[in-house]
Amino acid sequence: MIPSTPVAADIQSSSAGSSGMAPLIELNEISHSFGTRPDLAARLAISFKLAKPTASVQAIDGVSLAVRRGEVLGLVGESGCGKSTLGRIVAGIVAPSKGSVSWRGKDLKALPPLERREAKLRVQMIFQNPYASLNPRRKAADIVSEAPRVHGLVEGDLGTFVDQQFRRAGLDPALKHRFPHQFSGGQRQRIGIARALAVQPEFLVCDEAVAALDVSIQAQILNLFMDLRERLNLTYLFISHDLGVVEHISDRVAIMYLGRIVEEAPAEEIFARANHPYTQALLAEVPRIETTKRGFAAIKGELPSPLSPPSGCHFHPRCPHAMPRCRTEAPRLKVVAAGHKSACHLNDAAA
Ligand SMILES: Nc1ncnc2c1ncn2[C@@H]1O[C@H](COP(=O)(O)OP(=O)(O)OP(=O)(O)O)[C@@H](O)[C@H]1O
Repeated sequence: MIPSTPVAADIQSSSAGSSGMAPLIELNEISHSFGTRPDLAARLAISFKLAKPTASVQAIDGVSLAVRRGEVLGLVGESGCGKSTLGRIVAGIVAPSKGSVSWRGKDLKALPPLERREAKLRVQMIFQNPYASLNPRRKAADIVSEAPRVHGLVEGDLGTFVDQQFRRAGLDPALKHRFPHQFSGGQRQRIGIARALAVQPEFLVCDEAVAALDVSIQAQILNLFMDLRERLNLTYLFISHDLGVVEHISDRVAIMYLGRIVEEAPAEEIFARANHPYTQALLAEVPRIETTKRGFAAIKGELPSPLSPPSGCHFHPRCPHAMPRCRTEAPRLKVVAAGHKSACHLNDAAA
């Protein structure tokens, strides 16, 4: 299944892609770990030297990724591989343990506080569960207008401003005095979108933004995202565990496995010529109407714990093509075709 495209070059430092356009956001060698919090008994055991401190979870491991202005980058991987953590780092909600995030070519950490605040405001996040992310005690109008009021972004009458935000997200402004529980799931997600758009972002991080919705509502919200992209010239990081959803919305797709990006390519290329065995396995799981076979190939085994990731290539215990080298040496992301990168030793073997 692995195509025999020769490996051209190591690309760790050329993540801006092939268009030459400067990226809006760039992640440079980002790593992030979470310390696991020991319970009381474990803390006592550690303090009496009866046990060693618990290990940390390596959620992100040396990720470099760039998103160009106006593009939609789909980020795909199984639950627990680090997608949300990466999305939160991009949105400035989580500070990475290592590496840097650049906004319009400037390291966020090096920006003066006012510019950094401005840059953070330009990146907004849409969450999976619109109910959990909306304050149940506040009316929809207050939820949507809070951040723009705080940041002094409301020009003119507040009521008119809120009406505009509602219409932009496809909501009837007559509903603005209702509470979140009085809306349907799709409408609640639209409130989340109106809230994000109200601070005039340039970049949206959508974290499983349609996963909790019925299929017919999913399509409506995906269409809204695409419509907003055209009208407001938005750039997206679109996070999903579902390649089928990402296929329809993304220009480029990055595949993540246990904290690392294992493949990155234009969407058409990923779906036509997936290079990495993990991507190929994910694709085999996507239900397709044109499929002639009944049943789908499930990926062997489960995602290993990030507390003790497998050595070498993290995917090797589940990979049907694993070689001895895969158990000891982590493959680097390398160019395998124009705009297409993959981290798999099989490409070296093929070359
Ligand atoms: N606050 C936290 N404290 C400790 N561990 C965490 C924390 N947040 C995430 N993790 C761990 O980091 C790893 C990556 O989690 P993350 O939520 O980023 O993955 P994901 O791919 O988005 O999964 P899902 O789709 O289920 O949210 C997981 O092992 C998770 O348990």
